[in-house]
Amino acid sequence: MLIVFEGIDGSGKTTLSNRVARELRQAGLRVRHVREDGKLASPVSEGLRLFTKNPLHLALTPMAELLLYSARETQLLEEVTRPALAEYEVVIADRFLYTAEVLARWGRGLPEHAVRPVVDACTRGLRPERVFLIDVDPAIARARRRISKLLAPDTGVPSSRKGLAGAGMQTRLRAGYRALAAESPEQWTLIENTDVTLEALVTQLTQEVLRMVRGGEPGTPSSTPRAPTPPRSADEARARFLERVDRWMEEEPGLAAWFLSGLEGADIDERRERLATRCPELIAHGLSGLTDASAWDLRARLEQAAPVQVLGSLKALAAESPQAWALRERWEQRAPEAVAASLDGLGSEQAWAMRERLHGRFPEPVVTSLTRLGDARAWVLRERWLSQRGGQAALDQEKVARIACRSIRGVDDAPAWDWRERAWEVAPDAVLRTLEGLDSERAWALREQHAGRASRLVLESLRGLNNPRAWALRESFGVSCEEALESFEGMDGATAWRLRQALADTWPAATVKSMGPLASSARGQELISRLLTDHPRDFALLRQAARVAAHPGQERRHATA
Ligand SMILES: Nc1ncnc2c1ncn2[C@@H]1O[C@H](COP(=O)(O)OP(=O)(O)O)[C@@H](O)[C@H]1O
Ligand SMILES: Cc1cn([C@H]2C[C@H](O)[C@@H](COP(=O)(O)OP(=O)(O)O)O2)c(=O)[nH]c1=O
Repeated sequence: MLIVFEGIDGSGKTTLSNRVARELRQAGLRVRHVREDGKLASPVSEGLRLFTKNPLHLALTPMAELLLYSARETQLLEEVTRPALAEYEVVIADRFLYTAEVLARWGRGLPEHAVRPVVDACTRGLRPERVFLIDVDPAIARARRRISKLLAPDTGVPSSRKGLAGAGMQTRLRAGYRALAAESPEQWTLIENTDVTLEALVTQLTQEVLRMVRGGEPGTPSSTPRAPTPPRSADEARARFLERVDRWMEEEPGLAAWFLSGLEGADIDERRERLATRCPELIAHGLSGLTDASAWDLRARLEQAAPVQVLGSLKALAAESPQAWALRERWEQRAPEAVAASLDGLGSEQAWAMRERLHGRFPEPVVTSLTRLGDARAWVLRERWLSQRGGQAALDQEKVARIACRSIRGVDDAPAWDWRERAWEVAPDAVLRTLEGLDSERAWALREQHAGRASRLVLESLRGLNNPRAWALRESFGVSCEEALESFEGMDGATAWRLRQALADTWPAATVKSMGPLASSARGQELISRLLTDHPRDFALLRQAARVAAHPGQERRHATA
């Protein structure tokens, strides 16, 4: 019997399928998991996985991508899954050809008639007995992934082609999986993984498989919860958001801590306090950019438990304040790399003095902190670092090229373009990220050429740009890429509002975010109420609306329209 786990990235497929396999073995069944502990049992498939993940292959077209993902699954199917079906009672797969189909059709927009024949040729009539669709709100799946990343820092995970299309890709893929499930309800079971513990799901799925193996009828599929009554205003949304956070507080405190990030108000502070001991890294990380008294107070209390995250939170308005400098000085000896990284983009005398002190021992974080700095002083440090790595030729090494690109983000002079040219061969995605805010002809040419395959990177680089070329790119790619909206946060022209209205129902949360301070204007409030009514289940929208609400301890901000 073949059991497949499907779902978007971070939905819980890998964790659940492995736990269920273990439980079934303990129940005495002979079980083969074709991706035990996340590793595909076919080395060829694993090789294809690495190939498709590699951001060097930025130019991969939708059809070529479909064929490669199909090849990965077909090889696994023929080499491992089919033979295992003859030998084991239960064979478990984490992803199947459905992934390739959903990515091609819903992710990239290829028509069904182009995709189905490919998939059918690969499966040759094999139909899994059951597909568990692990279904999660993409905002929650993303938060879970980012939390694991933050808590297991830099394990050398290489950059990935995934994500180049933007966060909205996961919303489209989720819709695709749900459509396939609706087409074959006798085969697919939708498993809701938002407000459930992993333990409860492992038990539920194990029981379901045991029942099937013993020849029983499949259990009644879990009914979809009814849509909640929509909140009518930003204030109601804030109350609803906090209720949701409170439910996570015990079962999954990491998520509660994550979603409080960047929010202000006494109601938020009180919850941060309660989570600070259990999740110090996440709470410290969530203070990013905050400058109110309670944020500084929490930083002081968390700096021993989570110095790297506390230093990392010294961004935006918090970066150059006296408290920030005192913190850096306290940690300069004990966490020099995090201190150096916290100088990101700072051009003050104090920042330069600290860079000079740290550069000898920690050249990399110092060099990457030179973002947006194009003056002679910055280039002296960059050139010194590069010559230690072997000079310009070292930009042919991916690792060096990536550091170089981080250093020249937002820098538009001739030496920066020399670096980009060399780095392109080994890290094109990193080069696209350097275009942040640039308005030169070369930057536009690069954007226009690659917007189709790396729309997120290109659209993010438009942040703050207000000219016809920027708007043309936003117009063309906004429907498929929500990052278009964030790139004009706070802008108030007719074009900005027209685009917000056009994209509001596709990307409700990003639309609210893109209003920035304008969200509290009458026009902003009206749009938010309308979106809350029409998208009552969208957690990211609820959070953005909560951010806009008047909150205890602070006057409501009024936009100057
Ligand atoms: N119900 C849940 N409660 C708590 N954590 C969860 C839950 N479901 C998934 N996770 C966590 O989410 C992260 C992503 O899960 P993973 O199994 O790697 O997803 P996928 O294989 O679908 O990408 C993991 O850290 C996992 O422990
Ligand atoms: C390219 C791309 C793939 N995907 C999905 C579909 C692919 O089969 C899958 C490949 O990711 P990968 O990390 O190779 O595999 P897995 O998630 O199984 O560990 O990710 C995205 O979610 N977003 C993307 O932008």
